[in-house]
This record gives sequence, C-alpha cells and structure tokens, in this order.
Amino acid sequence: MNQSKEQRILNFVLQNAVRGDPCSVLDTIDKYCSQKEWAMNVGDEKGLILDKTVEEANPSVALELGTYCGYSAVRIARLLKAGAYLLTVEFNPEFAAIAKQMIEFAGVQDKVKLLEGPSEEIIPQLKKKYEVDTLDFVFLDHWKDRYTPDTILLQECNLLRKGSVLLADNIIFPGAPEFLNYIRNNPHFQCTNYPSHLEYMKVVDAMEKAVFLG
Ligand SMILES: CCCNc1ncnc2c1ncn2[C@@H]1O[C@H](/C=C/CNC(=O)c2cc(-c3ccc(F)cc3)cc(O)c2O)[C@H](C)[C@H]1O
Ligand SMILES: [Mg+2]
Repeated sequence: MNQSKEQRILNFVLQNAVRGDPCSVLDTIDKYCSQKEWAMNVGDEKGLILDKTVEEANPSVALELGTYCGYSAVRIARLLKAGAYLLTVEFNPEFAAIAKQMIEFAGVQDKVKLLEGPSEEIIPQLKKKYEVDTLDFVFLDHWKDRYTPDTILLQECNLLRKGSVLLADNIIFPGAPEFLNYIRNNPHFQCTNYPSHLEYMKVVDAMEKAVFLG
C-alpha cells in the first residue's frame, strides 16, 4: 500500500533531521514541504508569529487543536519553560501516529501530551480527566468551521482566565470568516491581526490573536 504524504514527511525527517534537535526537525519539514510536497504546517513565516506569541504568553499550560504532523506542537513545545506543557488534540489516528513519532524524534515528548480524539469531546474532559485548571495559551489550527464552536466550548468549560491568549491560523486562507466575526465583535476578547502568507506560498494569509478579558 503506497505511503501517505504525511508518512513521506516523517520519513524525510527521520532520515535528514538531527534527533533531539527541534529546530532541525522544523527546518527539515519546511525544506521538504517547500521543495517537494506542500503540506498544511503553519510553516516558517507564520511560525515566527507563533513563536513570538508563545514567548510573550510564556504559558504553563498550552492547548493546540489540530496536531496534524506535529510541526506546530514541536514549534510550541521547544519554547516552553521547565514544567510547562502542551496538550495537542488530533482525531485522525494516522496523523496522531505520525505526530507522536515526530514529537519523539524532536525530543520534546516530555513537554507534549497528544490527546487522540475530537476536540468537542476532549475539551470538556480537560479539567477532570487531564487535571487542567485554566489554559494560558490556545493555538487553533484545525477545521476552520470549528474555531468558533470550540472557542465557545472553552468558555463554557471555564478553561479561559483573564489574559488567556488564543492564536488562530488561516484567518485569510482558507479563511475563518465566521470566527473572525465572532471574536472581533465579542467584548470579552481583545483582538490583534498579524498579516502573513500561506505556508510555503506567496498567497496572503493572516493570524488572529485574541486575549480573553475575563
Ligand atoms: C469536527 C472535528 C473537529 N475537531 C477536531 N478535533 C481534533 N482534530 C481535528 C478536528 N478537526 C480537524 N482536526 C485535525 O486537525 C487537522 C486539520 C487541519 C485543518 N487545516 C486546514 O484545513 C488548513 C488548510 C490549508 C490550506 C491552504 C490552501 C489550500 F489550497 C488548501 C489548504 C492551510 C492551513 O494552514 C490549514 O490549517 C487535521 C488534518 C485533522 O485531522
Ligand atoms: Mg493552518
């Protein structure tokens, strides 16, 4: 049975990146996806915006919705302080298996907990089953029509606190118009737009940061 694109990306990392070196894993994925096969990783340009937002938030507990191959999980985890951790949610078992290997190869597995399942099931379990109090940082990069329902669910589950930082990918392309309308018109969030480009392409894209005001 021939390999998936995601398996080819993982194999390229296993053969070309430096084990235990997160930056080398990120650079290797970016190299493969810009030169050989495009894939929907946040990428190097928007990755810098992600880096700055994570560094500014300096989270103890971070959540990612949509692990995919684990590129942004490695990107976020490499910046976390001692004792801090990332919960990343992926409901496709094949992608979860790829991401698990990617995270382990990068050497950040002690900072990452990969939760396999749909976000709408996992989010309500975070407090009791995963012993989360509140989330300091949330990266939204899963199906774009799920950004709004999951943001509402996070609030309903009391997982956000004054100052919690949400960062959403793909505000322009593929676009998340309903989320943008929701979050920018919500008095409980302070929004900032970060213009950028679609990963590995000249196409315009953007990220939106939304700080929860309590
Ligand atoms: C209903 C379950 C919801 N709950 C869920 N719970 C858990 N996991 C979930 C849930 N919903 C989805 N996932 C997982 O997250 C991932 C999904 C990621 C989605 N990302 C995009 O669609 C995108 C497209 C483009 C793009 C740009 C240009 C193009 F030409 C084509 C594509 C660029 C980008 O940067 C993009 O992030 C993964 C594939 C999928 O299994
Ligand atoms: Mg994306």
